[in-house]
Amino acid sequence: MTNAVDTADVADAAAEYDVVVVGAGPVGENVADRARAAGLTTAVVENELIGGECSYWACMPSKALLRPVTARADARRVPGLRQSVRGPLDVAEVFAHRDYYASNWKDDGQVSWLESIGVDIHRGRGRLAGPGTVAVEAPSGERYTLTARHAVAVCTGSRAVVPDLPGAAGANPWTSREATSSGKVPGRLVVVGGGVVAVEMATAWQALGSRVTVLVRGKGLLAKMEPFAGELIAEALTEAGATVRTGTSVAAVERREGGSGPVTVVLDGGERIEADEILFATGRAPRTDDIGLDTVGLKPGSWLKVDETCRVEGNDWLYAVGDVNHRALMTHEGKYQARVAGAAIAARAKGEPLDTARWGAHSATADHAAVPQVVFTDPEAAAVGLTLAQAEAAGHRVRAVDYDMASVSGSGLYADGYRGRARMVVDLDRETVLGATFVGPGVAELLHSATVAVAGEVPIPRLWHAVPAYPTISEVWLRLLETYRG
Ligand SMILES: Cc1cc2nc3c(=O)[nH]c(=O)nc-3n(C[C@H](O)[C@H](O)[C@H](O)COP(=O)(O)OP(=O)(O)OC[C@H]3O[C@@H](n4cnc5c(N)ncnc54)[C@H](O)[C@@H]3O)c2cc1C
Ligand SMILES: NC(=O)c1ccc[n+]([C@@H]2O[C@H](COP(=O)([O-])OP(=O)(O)OC[C@H]3O[C@@H](n4cnc5c(N)ncnc54)[C@H](O)[C@@H]3O)[C@@H](O)[C@H]2O)c1
Repeated sequence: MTNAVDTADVADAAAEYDVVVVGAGPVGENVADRARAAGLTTAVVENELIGGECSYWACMPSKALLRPVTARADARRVPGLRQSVRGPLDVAEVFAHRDYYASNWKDDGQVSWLESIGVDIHRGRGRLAGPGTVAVEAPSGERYTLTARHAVAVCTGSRAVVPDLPGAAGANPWTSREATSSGKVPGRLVVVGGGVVAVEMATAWQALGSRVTVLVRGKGLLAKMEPFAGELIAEALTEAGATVRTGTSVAAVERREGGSGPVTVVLDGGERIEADEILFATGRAPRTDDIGLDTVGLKPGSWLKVDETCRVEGNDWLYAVGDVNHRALMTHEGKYQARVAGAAIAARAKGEPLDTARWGAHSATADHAAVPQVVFTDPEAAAVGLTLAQAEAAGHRVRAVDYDMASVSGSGLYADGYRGRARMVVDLDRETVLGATFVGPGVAELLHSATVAVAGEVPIPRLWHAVPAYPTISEVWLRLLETYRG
């Protein structure tokens, strides 16, 4: 039996649910899952593909493009193996692998999951139409209304921003969508931006055969992380053949009308760079411009400010979960918020008490204190919690403890000539870890140990008893503790 709702049925019946979720990306799906698990009747409204940006144009395809790149780089650092992996990537096979991980841009698998948990799917654009009400515009143009008895959750995510520069919009530029789904390798690719999308996509396309130029207007890459992360990644990108230019702003973009053929990027000082494609990796905007925010007294196009239960401030029925609330724009963090919001919606619906204390079951505390992020470049960068600069700015009395990851036995075994660095930021008053950053090959899987330490506020004296296995890269923990002890 399918739960996909026939709009004709809905027009006849009053479509009323306990919870209506607008936007069925990873976050909306998980709000729906938690609401259903609590026994609430639930519908999602989705106007594109169930699974959202992450499944089709972000996390999954980008990581599928990057995995062969980092695996090859790792193999090239292992004596006895490196000569077997000297050749180029098999681009056709990489694309096929990427297409598989993007489910060939079909959402049947996600639909089956929602159906299996009893969530109704409404295909179409959802717009708020006053408190507790969502107007749906089906692809056929038919319009109908859904009413939510307890909550509406806006999970409409974000879209890429193309800066308002002369010629940019008309130049048919790549955004994260094209950078993750293109089936053609441009000969020359200019990447504008120095954030996560920029460094991951520069890494992938350089390895796939493009000549990549990264234009960063700031001082370095990955400005939100510890400075050494961007420095090591810039060094590696340069060694891979890419050009990384910092302190460089784009003034205009020129391309023949219709947006085909070579593209010319005009820099602030007048210099012109020619390329085959230009990727704007310049951040995100909330998908809230056309969701009826004005009908409930909110400003269209704004990020939605929420409390710790992800309820929009000033409402008792409206929640905003995932990218759209701008707390931490990552899938795992949005899904965490979905678990918290789903539990809060259920508790409120049943009149049960909420635990909104710090680290309580109904408080998305980790959004402030322990957001983990892995940048899947070569080398990888993995960080959780506060950087030194953020901790100092927040008024903590802290000490940064640094260690050269190359000096860990496990690192040397992992890769010949290992290059990497680790930093632990210690709260000197509480003797706990406020943040940790690791940069180097193979550090992605190290990160959760740090997340447990930060979210668990594990005292440093107890961390000495968390013994890392020998000889793994995780022994960097022991070295950091020894360095801290002095
Ligand atoms: C290139 C790239 C790589 C990334 N890699 C990672 C990664 O490795 N790890 C990670 O954790 N995060 C990653 N992210 C971030 C991640 O993709 C987002 O944080 C995540 O997709 C947010 O999920 P969401 O459900 O909030 O929004 P989205 O995934 O954007 O989903 C929102 C959904 O709402 C639908 N929608 C919008 N408006 C309406 C409407 N009015 N009516 C009906 N439906 C609507 C959309 O069609 C969409 O399906 C990456 C992002 C990019 C751009
Ligand atoms: N592995 C991951 O977890 C992962 C991967 C990709 C994206 N994401 C998430 O997706 C979100 C979007 O990533 P992003 O890289 O697009 O955004 P970002 O905010 O991380 O970086 C945007 C970059 O563009 C620059 N920029 C902004 N406007 C500009 C302009 N007009 N001209 C030149 N440069 C400009 C900024 O200075 C910054 O360097 C991030 O929040 C990120 O966390 C996560």
